[in-house]
Amino acid sequence: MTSPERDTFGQLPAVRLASPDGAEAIVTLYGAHVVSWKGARGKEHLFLSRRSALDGSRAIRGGVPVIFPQFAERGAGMRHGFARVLPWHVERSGVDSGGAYAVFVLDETDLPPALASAWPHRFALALRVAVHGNELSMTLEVRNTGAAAFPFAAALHTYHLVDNVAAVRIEGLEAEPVVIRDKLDQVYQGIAGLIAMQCGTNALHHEQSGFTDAVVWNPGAADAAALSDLEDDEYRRFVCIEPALLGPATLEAGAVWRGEYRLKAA
Ligand SMILES: O=P(O)(O)OC[C@H]1O[C@@H](O)[C@H](O)[C@@H](O)[C@@H]1O
Repeated sequence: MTSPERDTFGQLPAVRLASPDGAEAIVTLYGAHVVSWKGARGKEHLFLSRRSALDGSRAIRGGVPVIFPQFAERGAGMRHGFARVLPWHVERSGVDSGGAYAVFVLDETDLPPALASAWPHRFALALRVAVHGNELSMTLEVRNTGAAAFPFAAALHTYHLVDNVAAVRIEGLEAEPVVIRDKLDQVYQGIAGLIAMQCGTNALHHEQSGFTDAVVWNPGAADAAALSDLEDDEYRRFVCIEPALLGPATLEAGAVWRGEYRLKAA
């Protein structure tokens, strides 16, 4: 299999990217959500909750949710925005020197009326996902296709699969490595763009540009127990490290913002 194929994941239409070197990703059209990424050696790198909805009734718990136009509850709109709960379209896909890729798009015509009136802006989102070797790369483009500026925030809310969250060390955010003792929900603003995550013998390199911030989240035992789409013990198996533009940033009429993100498993 050398080119992206239509597939399903749970009950959701999905695209499977398969690079000639063996790297793979599965992306549901619902949310343009990367739900699985395997490097060329076949190892899964993303966490997905055993209790996640996979039928389009609510956001997927795991993988890489696309957050737009609002981060968490920092605004009057839907928590973490609407991009993660709407069906996107595949604009193009293929195999190039960088591996297998697909581009997913969403614009204001995809919004149901209630959302369109709550967020009345003309916009075009494009998310390019590519896999190659032991790398996953994602580029999120936000275009203002209207006549007036709009505010927005964006993030790629990556759930990294780990053996044990207590053994995770994250470098590149603070002077000392970040460790997760219990619950952690921390914003790091104006970071340099290079982050390294280590858990036991597994290491991952994270590079971002355009995204100026990063968020690290793990709910810990008590908050995990309150999440209906997460098994009680699953909080031990992931850490979210999220390239983010928390702003909110202002995008002028006709302007484009681009956030680039690359993960490399060592
Ligand atoms: O449950 P949700 O909406 O997917 O959000 C999960 C978490 O996402 C993180 O990005 C936020 O910083 C947390 O505050 C939030 O709890």
